[in-house]
Amino acid sequence: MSSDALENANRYFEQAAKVLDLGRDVAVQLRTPFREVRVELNVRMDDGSIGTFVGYRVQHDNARGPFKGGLRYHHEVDAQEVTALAQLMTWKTAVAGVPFGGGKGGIHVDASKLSVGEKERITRAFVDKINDIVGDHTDIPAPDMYTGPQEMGWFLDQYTKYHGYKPGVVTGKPIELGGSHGRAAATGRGCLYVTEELMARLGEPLVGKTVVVQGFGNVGGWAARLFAEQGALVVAISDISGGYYDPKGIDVAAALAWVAKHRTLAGFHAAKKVDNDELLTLPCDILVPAALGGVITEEVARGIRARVIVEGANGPTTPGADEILFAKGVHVIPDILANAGGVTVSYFEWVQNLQHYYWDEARVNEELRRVMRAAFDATWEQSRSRSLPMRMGAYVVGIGRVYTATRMRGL
Ligand SMILES: NC(=O)C1=CN([C@@H]2O[C@H](COP(=O)(O)OP(=O)(O)OC[C@H]3O[C@@H](n4cnc5c(N)ncnc54)[C@H](O)[C@@H]3O)[C@@H](O)[C@H]2O)C=CC1
Ligand SMILES: O=C(O)CCC(=O)C(=O)O
Repeated sequence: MSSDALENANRYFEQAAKVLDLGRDVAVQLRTPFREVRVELNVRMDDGSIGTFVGYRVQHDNARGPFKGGLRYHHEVDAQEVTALAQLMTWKTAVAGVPFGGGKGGIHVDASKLSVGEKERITRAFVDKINDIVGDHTDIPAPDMYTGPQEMGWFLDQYTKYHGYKPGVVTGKPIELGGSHGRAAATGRGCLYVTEELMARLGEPLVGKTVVVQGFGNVGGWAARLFAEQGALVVAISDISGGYYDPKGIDVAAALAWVAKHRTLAGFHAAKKVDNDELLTLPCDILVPAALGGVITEEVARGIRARVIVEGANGPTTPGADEILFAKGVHVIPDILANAGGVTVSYFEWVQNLQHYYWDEARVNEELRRVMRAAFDATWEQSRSRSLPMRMGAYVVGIGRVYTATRMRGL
Protein backbone atom coordinates (compact mmCIF):
# COMPACT_ATOMS: atom_id res chain seq x y z
CA MET A 1 0.00 0.00 0.00
CA SER A 2 2.68 2.34 1.16
CA SER A 3 3.78 4.56 -1.73
CA ASP A 4 0.42 5.12 -3.40
CA ALA A 5 -1.72 4.75 -0.30
CA LEU A 6 -2.35 8.43 0.23
CA GLU A 7 -2.94 9.12 -3.44
CA ASN A 8 -5.53 6.32 -3.52
CA ALA A 9 -7.24 7.49 -0.34
CA ASN A 10 -7.40 11.05 -1.67
CA ARG A 11 -8.78 9.88 -4.99
CA TYR A 12 -11.62 8.02 -3.35
CA PHE A 13 -12.28 11.04 -1.15
CA GLU A 14 -12.36 13.40 -4.14
CA GLN A 15 -14.81 11.12 -5.99
CA ALA A 16 -17.12 11.16 -2.98
CA ALA A 17 -16.69 14.92 -2.43
CA LYS A 18 -17.95 15.39 -5.99
CA VAL A 19 -20.98 13.17 -5.39
CA LEU A 20 -21.75 15.14 -2.21
CA ASP A 21 -21.13 18.40 -4.06
CA LEU A 22 -18.85 19.68 -1.29
CA GLY A 23 -17.22 23.03 -1.97
CA ARG A 24 -13.45 23.02 -2.52
CA ASP A 25 -12.77 24.72 0.80
CA VAL A 26 -14.88 22.20 2.71
CA ALA A 27 -13.26 19.27 0.91
CA VAL A 28 -9.78 20.54 1.79
CA GLN A 29 -10.84 21.10 5.39
CA LEU A 30 -12.23 17.56 5.74
CA ARG A 31 -9.30 15.88 4.01
CA THR A 32 -6.48 17.68 5.85
CA PRO A 33 -5.20 15.87 8.98
CA PHE A 34 -5.54 17.61 12.34
CA ARG A 35 -2.03 16.64 13.51
CA GLU A 36 0.86 14.52 12.18
CA VAL A 37 3.53 13.40 14.63
CA ARG A 38 6.86 11.72 13.79
CA VAL A 39 9.13 10.48 16.57
CA GLU A 40 12.56 8.90 16.89
CA LEU A 41 12.75 5.76 19.03
CA ASN A 42 16.11 4.63 20.40
CA VAL A 43 16.05 1.16 21.89
CA ARG A 44 18.65 -1.25 23.29
CA MET A 45 18.59 -4.35 21.09
CA ASP A 46 19.26 -7.89 22.37
CA ASP A 47 22.78 -7.89 20.90
CA GLY A 48 23.70 -4.73 22.85
CA SER A 49 23.49 -2.35 19.88
CA ILE A 50 21.20 0.70 19.73
CA GLY A 51 18.28 0.34 17.37
CA THR A 52 16.82 3.58 15.99
CA PHE A 53 13.29 3.47 14.60
CA VAL A 54 10.79 6.04 13.39
CA GLY A 55 7.24 6.05 14.73
CA TYR A 56 4.19 7.99 13.56
CA ARG A 57 0.81 9.01 14.90
CA VAL A 58 -1.53 10.87 12.60
CA GLN A 59 -4.71 12.33 14.06
CA HIS A 60 -6.94 12.92 11.09
CA ASP A 61 -10.28 14.21 12.39
CA ASN A 62 -12.11 14.45 15.73
CA ALA A 63 -15.35 16.22 14.82
CA ARG A 64 -17.39 13.17 15.92
CA GLY A 65 -15.28 12.09 18.91
CA PRO A 66 -11.74 11.16 20.00
CA PHE A 67 -9.26 10.12 17.32
CA LYS A 68 -9.34 6.33 16.97
CA GLY A 69 -7.27 3.81 15.06
CA GLY A 70 -4.65 1.10 15.20
CA LEU A 71 -0.87 0.88 15.44
CA ARG A 72 1.00 -0.97 12.71
CA TYR A 73 4.56 -2.34 13.01
CA HIS A 74 5.78 -2.96 9.46
CA HIS A 75 8.77 -2.21 7.26
CA GLU A 76 6.59 -0.33 4.74
CA VAL A 77 5.15 2.09 7.31
CA ASP A 78 5.82 5.71 6.38
CA ALA A 79 4.18 9.10 6.89
CA GLN A 80 2.04 8.80 3.78
CA GLU A 81 0.72 5.35 4.56
CA VAL A 82 -0.18 6.30 8.13
CA THR A 83 -1.91 9.46 6.92
CA ALA A 84 -3.93 7.47 4.40
CA LEU A 85 -4.93 4.91 7.02
CA ALA A 86 -5.87 7.68 9.48
CA GLN A 87 -8.15 9.24 6.88
CA LEU A 88 -9.83 5.87 6.25
CA MET A 89 -10.49 5.60 10.00
CA THR A 90 -12.38 8.92 9.99
CA TRP A 91 -14.83 7.69 7.35
CA LYS A 92 -14.98 4.19 8.89
CA THR A 93 -16.01 5.28 12.39
CA ALA A 94 -18.63 7.51 10.78
CA VAL A 95 -20.01 4.70 8.58
CA ALA A 96 -20.20 2.46 11.65
CA GLY A 97 -21.85 5.30 13.56
CA VAL A 98 -19.51 4.95 16.56
CA PRO A 99 -18.64 8.24 18.32
CA PHE A 100 -15.01 8.51 17.28
CA GLY A 101 -12.90 10.34 14.76
CA GLY A 102 -9.98 8.85 12.88
CA GLY A 103 -6.31 8.34 13.59
CA LYS A 104 -3.58 5.81 12.91
CA GLY A 105 -0.07 5.08 14.05
CA GLY A 106 2.82 2.94 13.07
CA ILE A 107 6.47 2.14 13.47
CA HIS A 108 8.78 1.52 10.55
CA VAL A 109 10.26 -1.83 11.56
CA ASP A 110 10.31 -5.43 10.38
CA ALA A 111 8.40 -6.93 13.30
CA SER A 112 9.18 -10.49 12.23
CA LYS A 113 12.87 -9.88 13.08
CA LEU A 114 12.22 -8.59 16.62
CA SER A 115 12.39 -10.62 19.81
CA VAL A 116 9.54 -10.24 22.30
CA GLY A 117 11.78 -8.10 24.51
CA GLU A 118 12.73 -5.79 21.62
CA LYS A 119 9.06 -5.39 20.68
CA GLU A 120 8.23 -4.47 24.25
CA ARG A 121 11.02 -1.89 24.50
CA ILE A 122 10.05 -0.33 21.16
CA THR A 123 6.40 -0.13 22.26
CA ARG A 124 7.34 1.50 25.57
CA ALA A 125 9.70 3.95 23.82
CA PHE A 126 6.84 4.90 21.50
CA VAL A 127 4.53 5.58 24.45
CA ASP A 128 7.28 7.68 26.06
CA LYS A 129 7.20 9.89 22.98
CA ILE A 130 3.45 10.12 22.26
CA ASN A 131 1.76 9.78 25.66
CA ASP A 132 0.96 13.49 25.80
CA ILE A 133 -1.12 13.41 22.63
CA VAL A 134 -3.16 10.25 23.38
CA GLY A 135 -5.73 9.66 26.12
CA ASP A 136 -9.10 8.03 26.74
CA HIS A 137 -10.89 11.19 25.57
CA THR A 138 -8.38 12.42 23.01
CA ASP A 139 -6.83 9.62 20.94
CA ILE A 140 -7.26 5.88 21.49
CA PRO A 141 -4.91 3.46 19.70
CA ALA A 142 -5.63 -0.24 19.01
CA PRO A 143 -4.04 -3.20 17.17
CA ASP A 144 -3.32 -3.29 13.44
CA MET A 145 -0.81 -5.35 11.43
CA TYR A 146 1.82 -7.06 13.60
CA THR A 147 0.42 -5.70 16.83
CA GLY A 148 -2.10 -7.37 19.13
CA PRO A 149 -3.26 -7.64 22.74
CA GLN A 150 0.29 -7.94 24.13
CA GLU A 151 1.44 -4.66 22.56
CA MET A 152 -1.73 -2.98 23.82
CA GLY A 153 -1.01 -4.32 27.32
CA TRP A 154 2.51 -2.82 27.26
CA PHE A 155 1.06 0.40 25.88
CA LEU A 156 -1.42 0.66 28.77
CA ASP A 157 1.25 -0.14 31.36
CA GLN A 158 3.65 2.49 30.06
CA TYR A 159 0.90 5.10 29.70
CA THR A 160 -0.18 4.44 33.31
CA LYS A 161 3.29 5.48 34.51
CA TYR A 162 2.70 8.98 33.13
CA HIS A 163 -1.03 9.51 33.59
CA GLY A 164 -2.37 6.92 36.07
CA TYR A 165 -4.71 4.03 35.36
CA LYS A 166 -6.97 4.83 32.42
CA PRO A 167 -7.73 1.54 30.64
CA GLY A 168 -9.76 3.30 27.94
CA VAL A 169 -6.60 4.87 26.51
CA VAL A 170 -6.10 1.85 24.27
CA THR A 171 -8.37 -0.96 23.00
CA GLY A 172 -7.70 -4.50 21.85
CA LYS A 173 -6.14 -5.21 25.26
CA PRO A 174 -5.93 -8.68 26.81
CA ILE A 175 -9.22 -9.54 28.58
CA GLU A 176 -7.33 -9.63 31.90
CA LEU A 177 -6.36 -5.95 31.45
CA GLY A 178 -9.84 -4.71 30.56
CA GLY A 179 -10.08 -5.97 26.99
CA SER A 180 -13.46 -6.92 25.58
CA HIS A 181 -14.73 -10.38 24.86
CA GLY A 182 -15.11 -10.71 21.12
CA ARG A 183 -12.55 -8.01 20.14
CA ALA A 184 -10.07 -10.53 18.71
CA ALA A 185 -12.70 -12.01 16.38
CA ALA A 186 -14.51 -8.72 15.74
CA THR A 187 -13.01 -7.62 12.42
CA GLY A 188 -13.43 -11.07 10.85
CA ARG A 189 -16.90 -11.37 12.36
CA GLY A 190 -17.86 -7.98 10.94
CA CYS A 191 -16.71 -9.21 7.50
CA LEU A 192 -19.03 -12.20 7.90
CA TYR A 193 -21.99 -10.08 9.01
CA VAL A 194 -21.79 -7.67 6.07
CA THR A 195 -21.37 -10.58 3.65
CA GLU A 196 -24.52 -12.16 5.07
CA GLU A 197 -26.33 -8.86 4.51
CA LEU A 198 -25.17 -8.74 0.89
CA MET A 199 -26.09 -12.37 0.22
CA ALA A 200 -29.57 -11.69 1.62
CA ARG A 201 -29.95 -8.76 -0.82
CA LEU A 202 -28.77 -10.99 -3.67
CA GLY A 203 -31.20 -13.71 -2.57
CA GLU A 204 -28.45 -16.30 -2.24
CA PRO A 205 -27.36 -18.51 0.67
CA LEU A 206 -23.83 -18.30 2.08
CA VAL A 207 -23.77 -22.05 2.63
CA GLY A 208 -21.67 -23.76 -0.04
CA LYS A 209 -20.11 -20.55 -1.39
CA THR A 210 -16.39 -20.86 -2.09
CA VAL A 211 -14.13 -18.40 -0.25
CA VAL A 212 -10.49 -17.33 -0.76
CA VAL A 213 -8.76 -15.43 2.04
CA GLN A 214 -5.48 -13.51 1.69
CA GLY A 215 -3.69 -13.02 5.02
CA PHE A 216 -4.10 -15.40 7.92
CA GLY A 217 -3.52 -13.16 10.93
CA ASN A 218 -6.13 -11.59 13.16
CA VAL A 219 -8.54 -10.59 10.39
CA GLY A 220 -7.96 -13.33 7.82
CA GLY A 221 -7.68 -16.15 10.34
CA TRP A 222 -10.93 -15.24 12.06
CA ALA A 223 -12.72 -14.53 8.78
CA ALA A 224 -11.75 -17.96 7.39
CA ARG A 225 -12.86 -19.67 10.58
CA LEU A 226 -16.19 -17.87 10.80
CA PHE A 227 -17.06 -18.28 7.11
CA ALA A 228 -16.30 -22.00 7.40
CA GLU A 229 -18.44 -22.26 10.54
CA GLN A 230 -21.35 -20.80 8.56
CA GLY A 231 -21.07 -23.51 5.92
CA ALA A 232 -19.02 -21.71 3.28
CA LEU A 233 -16.15 -23.65 1.69
CA VAL A 234 -12.77 -21.98 2.24
CA VAL A 235 -10.75 -23.14 -0.77
CA ALA A 236 -7.59 -21.05 -0.34
CA ILE A 237 -5.74 -19.16 2.39
CA SER A 238 -2.41 -17.38 2.43
CA ASP A 239 0.08 -15.46 4.51
CA ILE A 240 3.57 -14.03 4.09
CA SER A 241 4.82 -17.57 3.25
CA GLY A 242 2.50 -17.90 0.20
CA GLY A 243 -0.89 -19.35 -0.71
CA TYR A 244 -2.44 -22.76 -0.04
CA TYR A 245 -5.23 -23.94 -2.38
CA ASP A 246 -7.53 -26.94 -2.32
CA PRO A 247 -10.73 -26.81 -4.42
CA LYS A 248 -12.20 -29.45 -2.08
CA GLY A 249 -11.71 -27.15 0.91
CA ILE A 250 -8.98 -26.22 3.38
CA ASP A 251 -9.19 -27.54 6.94
CA VAL A 252 -9.26 -24.08 8.56
CA ALA A 253 -9.06 -25.38 12.14
CA ALA A 254 -5.93 -27.36 11.23
CA ALA A 255 -4.41 -24.28 9.55
CA LEU A 256 -5.07 -22.15 12.64
CA ALA A 257 -3.48 -24.79 14.85
CA TRP A 258 -0.49 -24.91 12.48
CA VAL A 259 0.04 -21.15 12.68
CA ALA A 260 -0.34 -21.16 16.47
CA LYS A 261 2.55 -23.64 16.59
CA HIS A 262 4.78 -22.48 13.71
CA ARG A 263 3.94 -18.71 13.48
CA THR A 264 3.25 -18.88 9.70
CA LEU A 265 1.60 -21.32 7.27
CA ALA A 266 4.99 -22.39 5.84
CA GLY A 267 4.96 -26.20 5.63
CA PHE A 268 1.16 -26.48 5.89
CA HIS A 269 -0.11 -29.19 3.57
CA ALA A 270 -2.57 -28.25 0.80
CA ALA A 271 -3.37 -29.72 -2.63
CA LYS A 272 -1.58 -26.85 -4.37
CA LYS A 273 0.81 -24.07 -3.42
CA VAL A 274 0.14 -20.71 -5.16
CA ASP A 275 1.72 -17.30 -4.77
CA ASN A 276 -0.11 -14.35 -3.24
CA ASP A 277 -0.92 -12.79 -6.64
CA GLU A 278 -2.27 -16.01 -8.17
CA LEU A 279 -4.39 -16.47 -5.08
CA LEU A 280 -6.38 -13.33 -5.83
CA THR A 281 -7.52 -14.62 -9.22
CA LEU A 282 -8.48 -18.14 -8.18
CA PRO A 283 -12.03 -19.19 -9.08
CA CYS A 284 -14.29 -18.54 -6.07
CA ASP A 285 -17.49 -16.80 -5.03
CA ILE A 286 -16.06 -14.59 -2.29
CA LEU A 287 -12.57 -13.09 -2.03
CA VAL A 288 -11.42 -11.65 1.29
CA PRO A 289 -8.17 -9.66 1.02
CA ALA A 290 -7.02 -9.42 4.66
CA ALA A 291 -3.34 -8.48 4.54
CA LEU A 292 -1.67 -5.51 2.87
CA GLY A 293 -3.10 -2.61 0.90
CA GLY A 294 -2.75 -2.03 -2.85
CA VAL A 295 -2.81 -5.73 -3.81
CA ILE A 296 -5.79 -5.57 -6.19
CA THR A 297 -4.25 -3.62 -9.04
CA GLU A 298 -5.85 -3.05 -12.44
CA GLU A 299 -4.12 -6.14 -13.82
CA VAL A 300 -5.30 -8.29 -10.91
CA ALA A 301 -8.82 -6.83 -11.20
CA ARG A 302 -9.04 -7.94 -14.83
CA GLY A 303 -8.23 -11.50 -13.74
CA ILE A 304 -10.49 -11.63 -10.71
CA ARG A 305 -13.11 -14.38 -10.87
CA ALA A 306 -14.80 -13.77 -7.51
CA ARG A 307 -18.29 -12.27 -7.59
CA VAL A 308 -17.96 -10.66 -4.19
CA ILE A 309 -14.93 -8.98 -2.59
CA VAL A 310 -15.00 -8.30 1.14
CA GLU A 311 -12.20 -5.90 2.05
CA GLY A 312 -10.88 -7.12 5.39
CA ALA A 313 -7.64 -5.22 4.73
CA ASN A 314 -7.42 -1.46 4.55
CA GLY A 315 -7.00 -0.10 1.03
CA PRO A 316 -6.54 -3.41 -0.82
CA THR A 317 -8.07 -2.11 -4.08
CA THR A 318 -6.60 0.70 -6.18
CA PRO A 319 -9.04 3.23 -7.71
CA GLY A 320 -8.32 1.97 -11.25
CA ALA A 321 -9.00 -1.61 -10.18
CA ASP A 322 -12.17 -0.50 -8.44
CA GLU A 323 -13.57 0.87 -11.72
CA ILE A 324 -12.76 -2.37 -13.53
CA LEU A 325 -14.46 -4.43 -10.82
CA PHE A 326 -17.59 -2.23 -10.93
CA ALA A 327 -17.77 -2.58 -14.69
CA LYS A 328 -17.44 -6.38 -14.31
CA GLY A 329 -20.36 -6.42 -11.87
CA VAL A 330 -18.25 -7.58 -8.91
CA HIS A 331 -19.79 -6.56 -5.58
CA VAL A 332 -17.04 -4.91 -3.52
CA ILE A 333 -17.86 -4.43 0.16
CA PRO A 334 -15.37 -1.63 0.90
CA ASP A 335 -12.87 -1.55 3.75
CA ILE A 336 -14.54 1.32 5.61
CA LEU A 337 -17.63 -0.88 5.94
CA ALA A 338 -16.33 -4.45 5.73
CA ASN A 339 -13.62 -4.20 8.38
CA ALA A 340 -15.44 -1.79 10.70
CA GLY A 341 -16.23 -4.62 13.11
CA GLY A 342 -12.85 -4.15 14.79
CA VAL A 343 -13.31 -0.52 15.68
CA THR A 344 -16.92 -1.18 16.62
CA VAL A 345 -15.93 -3.69 19.30
CA SER A 346 -13.10 -1.33 20.28
CA TYR A 347 -15.89 1.17 20.96
CA PHE A 348 -17.66 -1.43 23.12
CA GLU A 349 -14.37 -2.06 24.96
CA TRP A 350 -13.94 1.66 25.61
CA VAL A 351 -17.52 1.96 26.87
CA GLN A 352 -16.93 -0.99 29.22
CA ASN A 353 -13.67 0.58 30.46
CA LEU A 354 -15.31 3.92 31.17
CA GLN A 355 -18.19 2.24 33.01
CA HIS A 356 -16.06 -0.47 34.68
CA TYR A 357 -18.89 -2.84 33.76
CA TYR A 358 -18.14 -5.78 31.51
CA TRP A 359 -20.28 -7.57 28.94
CA ASP A 360 -20.33 -11.24 27.92
CA GLU A 361 -19.44 -12.29 24.39
CA ALA A 362 -23.04 -12.93 23.35
CA ARG A 363 -23.90 -9.29 24.06
CA VAL A 364 -20.84 -8.04 22.17
CA ASN A 365 -21.69 -10.10 19.11
CA GLU A 366 -25.35 -9.16 19.17
CA GLU A 367 -24.53 -5.44 19.36
CA LEU A 368 -21.86 -5.86 16.68
CA ARG A 369 -24.42 -7.40 14.35
CA ARG A 370 -26.80 -4.51 14.96
CA VAL A 371 -24.12 -1.92 14.17
CA MET A 372 -22.85 -3.74 11.06
CA ARG A 373 -26.38 -4.22 9.76
CA ALA A 374 -27.20 -0.53 10.18
CA ALA A 375 -23.92 0.46 8.47
CA PHE A 376 -24.62 -1.93 5.61
CA ASP A 377 -28.20 -0.66 5.23
CA ALA A 378 -27.06 2.97 5.06
CA THR A 379 -24.36 2.11 2.50
CA TRP A 380 -26.69 -0.03 0.38
CA GLU A 381 -29.34 2.67 0.35
CA GLN A 382 -26.87 5.34 -0.86
CA SER A 383 -25.34 3.08 -3.46
CA ARG A 384 -28.73 1.95 -4.84
CA SER A 385 -30.42 5.36 -4.82
CA ARG A 386 -27.45 7.04 -6.53
CA SER A 387 -26.39 4.07 -8.74
CA LEU A 388 -22.92 4.08 -7.19
CA PRO A 389 -20.52 1.29 -6.26
CA MET A 390 -20.83 0.30 -2.59
CA ARG A 391 -17.51 2.03 -1.85
CA MET A 392 -18.93 5.38 -2.89
CA GLY A 393 -22.13 4.61 -1.01
CA ALA A 394 -20.09 4.11 2.16
CA TYR A 395 -17.98 7.23 1.52
CA VAL A 396 -21.10 9.32 1.03
CA VAL A 397 -22.47 8.05 4.34
CA GLY A 398 -19.17 8.53 6.22
CA ILE A 399 -18.12 11.88 4.81
CA GLY A 400 -21.69 13.15 5.06
CA ARG A 401 -21.76 12.42 8.79
CA VAL A 402 -18.35 13.99 9.41
CA TYR A 403 -19.35 17.04 7.37
CA THR A 404 -22.56 17.47 9.38
CA ALA A 405 -20.68 17.24 12.70
CA THR A 406 -18.02 19.68 11.47
CA ARG A 407 -20.61 22.19 10.31
CA MET A 408 -22.56 21.94 13.55
CA ARG A 409 -19.41 22.63 15.58
CA GLY A 410 -18.69 25.71 13.47
CA LEU A 411 -15.27 26.98 12.48
N1 LIG B 1 -6.68 -6.05 13.47
C1 LIG B 1 -7.79 -5.38 13.23
O1 LIG B 1 -8.69 -5.31 14.07
C2 LIG B 1 -8.00 -4.70 11.93
C3 LIG B 1 -7.16 -4.88 10.86
N2 LIG B 1 -7.46 -4.34 9.65
C4 LIG B 1 -6.61 -4.53 8.48
O2 LIG B 1 -6.55 -5.93 8.18
C5 LIG B 1 -5.29 -6.23 7.57
C6 LIG B 1 -4.64 -7.36 8.34
O3 LIG B 1 -4.45 -6.94 9.69
P1 LIG B 1 -4.28 -8.00 10.87
O4 LIG B 1 -4.98 -9.25 10.54
O5 LIG B 1 -4.62 -7.28 12.12
O6 LIG B 1 -2.72 -8.24 10.86
P2 LIG B 1 -1.89 -9.47 11.43
O7 LIG B 1 -0.55 -8.95 11.71
O8 LIG B 1 -2.65 -10.14 12.51
O9 LIG B 1 -1.83 -10.48 10.20
C7 LIG B 1 -1.30 -10.12 8.97
C8 LIG B 1 -1.33 -11.32 8.05
O10 LIG B 1 -0.95 -10.90 6.74
C9 LIG B 1 0.09 -11.76 6.28
N3 LIG B 1 0.92 -11.04 5.33
C10 LIG B 1 1.88 -10.12 5.57
N4 LIG B 1 2.43 -9.72 4.42
C11 LIG B 1 1.80 -10.38 3.44
C12 LIG B 1 1.93 -10.40 2.03
N5 LIG B 1 2.83 -9.64 1.41
N6 LIG B 1 1.10 -11.22 1.33
C13 LIG B 1 0.19 -12.00 1.95
N7 LIG B 1 0.03 -12.03 3.28
C14 LIG B 1 0.82 -11.22 4.01
C15 LIG B 1 0.82 -12.16 7.52
O11 LIG B 1 1.64 -13.32 7.31
C16 LIG B 1 -0.36 -12.40 8.46
O12 LIG B 1 -0.93 -13.67 8.21
C17 LIG B 1 -4.51 -4.92 7.55
O13 LIG B 1 -4.73 -4.29 6.31
C18 LIG B 1 -5.17 -4.11 8.66
O14 LIG B 1 -5.00 -2.74 8.49
C19 LIG B 1 -8.61 -3.61 9.46
C20 LIG B 1 -9.46 -3.38 10.49
C21 LIG B 1 -9.20 -3.84 11.82
O1 LIG C 1 -9.97 -0.95 16.77
C1 LIG C 1 -9.61 0.17 16.43
O2 LIG C 1 -9.69 1.14 17.14
C2 LIG C 1 -9.07 0.43 15.05
C3 LIG C 1 -8.78 -0.76 14.21
C4 LIG C 1 -8.10 -0.29 12.97
O3 LIG C 1 -6.98 0.15 13.00
C5 LIG C 1 -8.81 -0.32 11.71
O4 LIG C 1 -10.04 -0.44 11.69
O5 LIG C 1 -8.16 -0.18 10.66
